[in-house]
Amino acid sequence: MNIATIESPEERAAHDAKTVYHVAESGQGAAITIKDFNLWYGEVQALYGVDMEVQRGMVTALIGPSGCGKSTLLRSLNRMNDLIDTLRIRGEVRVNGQDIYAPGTDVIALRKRMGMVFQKPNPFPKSIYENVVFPLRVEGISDRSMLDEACERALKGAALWNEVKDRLQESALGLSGGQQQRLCIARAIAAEPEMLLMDEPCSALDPIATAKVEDLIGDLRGQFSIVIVTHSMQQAARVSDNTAFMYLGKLIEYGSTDKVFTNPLDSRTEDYITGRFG
Ligand SMILES: Nc1ncnc2c1ncn2[C@@H]1O[C@H](COP(=O)(O)OP(=O)(O)OP(=O)(O)O)[C@@H](O)[C@H]1O
Repeated sequence: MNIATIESPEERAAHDAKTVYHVAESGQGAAITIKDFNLWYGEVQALYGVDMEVQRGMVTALIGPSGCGKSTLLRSLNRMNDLIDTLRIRGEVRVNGQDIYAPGTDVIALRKRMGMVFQKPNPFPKSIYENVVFPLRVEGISDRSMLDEACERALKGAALWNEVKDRLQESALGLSGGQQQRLCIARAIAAEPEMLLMDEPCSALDPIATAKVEDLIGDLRGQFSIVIVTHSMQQAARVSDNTAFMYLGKLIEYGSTDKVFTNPLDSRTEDYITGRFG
């Protein structure tokens, strides 16, 4: 449903209801604080008064039916949405306390701190090695031993090293889809970000490749704060510590994944996680 076309009184009342919060699994405090965050694409409001804290070192899942604003919220965390001309926002997003929408924010530096992994693996048409060290090359690093070390570290971090260590100079496009996605995660890690933002990272992968990426998310938990958009409730339940359920641009329910899944307090959350809609 398009957010701009909420019409019936029932829909309006549901839409105006307040967010339900459960206690969130907490890491080492809030990595991201979102306060009364609203976003419009032109005249269409896509996010309404979102308030939540993403806990440091934890995996936070954004779930909800298609068009509810998950990707919009994710992309608001590193200002990827800025690329859209008609965008307007009101409210605050603080990353480690810093208001990322404050005038004068260095958006390029912000995006470096927030590694992003997309739905479809997007390796460059270069070697495996050059894909991984790309962020270092952009920084102007050309010292071979530094690049080699970063490449190995990132590929090990992305649980891909053993599969590719003997063919680092081969094209990344020759890897399987699942390997390509882990390569993209390695590339994101190589930039040494503080957080990883993942937009349905497994949607183009088969179940075996999906399981590997999910295991990897488990391995990266703690080192990074991870926010993952997923359509799969099973995936959210498997990989995340905290879950945010969104509907029609609003944050409906948020807190520990365990509580949101086993004791949802808003009927829309319950309907969604039990598969009654979505
Ligand atoms: N670039 C854009 N311009 C105009 N409207 C947009 C744009 N991107 C998203 N929207 C609208 O904003 C709303 C939220 O979209 P968004 O992609 O964030 O939802 P989502 O929950 O991630 O959906 P999905 O699960 O289908 O990917 C939708 O109504 C969508 O049509």
